Amino acid sequence: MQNPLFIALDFNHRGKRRQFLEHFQDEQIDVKVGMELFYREGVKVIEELKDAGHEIFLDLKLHDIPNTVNRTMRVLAEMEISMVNVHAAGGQVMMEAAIEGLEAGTRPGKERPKLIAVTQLTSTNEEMLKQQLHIEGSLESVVCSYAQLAKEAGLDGVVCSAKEVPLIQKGCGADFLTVTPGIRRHTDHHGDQIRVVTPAEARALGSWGIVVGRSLTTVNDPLHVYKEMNADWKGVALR
Ligand SMILES: O=C(O)c1cc(=O)[nH]c(=O)n1[C@@H]1O[C@H](COP(=O)(O)O)[C@@H](O)[C@H]1O
Repeated sequence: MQNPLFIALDFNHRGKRRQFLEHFQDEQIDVKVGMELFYREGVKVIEELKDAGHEIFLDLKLHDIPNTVNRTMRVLAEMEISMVNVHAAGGQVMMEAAIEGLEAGTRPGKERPKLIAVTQLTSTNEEMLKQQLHIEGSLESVVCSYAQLAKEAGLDGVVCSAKEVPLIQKGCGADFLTVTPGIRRHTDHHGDQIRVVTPAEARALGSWGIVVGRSLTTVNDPLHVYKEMNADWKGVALR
């Protein structure tokens, strides 16, 4: 996977999910399976998407005691997906347990799924951090220290807003993966997302990968919008 644009398949209806994917039959797309789709369709959807040739980021955001996360990661590794995530707020021991579980569950000769940690959700701002979560410090510094913790635990990267990528790369190195949701074609339509950027801004800020959901899943011509956003992301002319 090189600079993926993960399409977030946030659907709760198999027919609608399949209908959406039909638009992309001639494209090699990377997909994200989140809680809504996974809880609705289960492991069968993973098999179906793999058979269709998609790279899969399974976004279940594990956050539990180390033993539970370790055992769950063993199960997820058997699904042979490309990437999976946890919440960094679970702490270093939990993240180390997650990596160990993934390694233990990866079949011989197969590649371990990449593991990334959510630093602070892109729907969070500094005021919420302070007033509701009682986390002190600037949002950027909190995101960076969570990224540092994830790196120390041996993870491959983090989920963050593209806005924090330059600082994370400074602290964790340029090869530490940054997957950035909160992507909009026009940043004035952000809905519940707070730390949003356009695909071109994410590229300029140095994101490794981006996640795009509703900008594609709620439009009439998702293929056209995908091509437009992907060209913007890759910095190439629209085909
Ligand atoms: O881990 C994620 O993928 C994630 C982390 C985060 O901080 N923010 C975030 O929006 N996401 C996911 O990225 C997708 C963004 O969807 P849209 O806002 O519709 O583009 C959703 O599936 C979210 O669950």
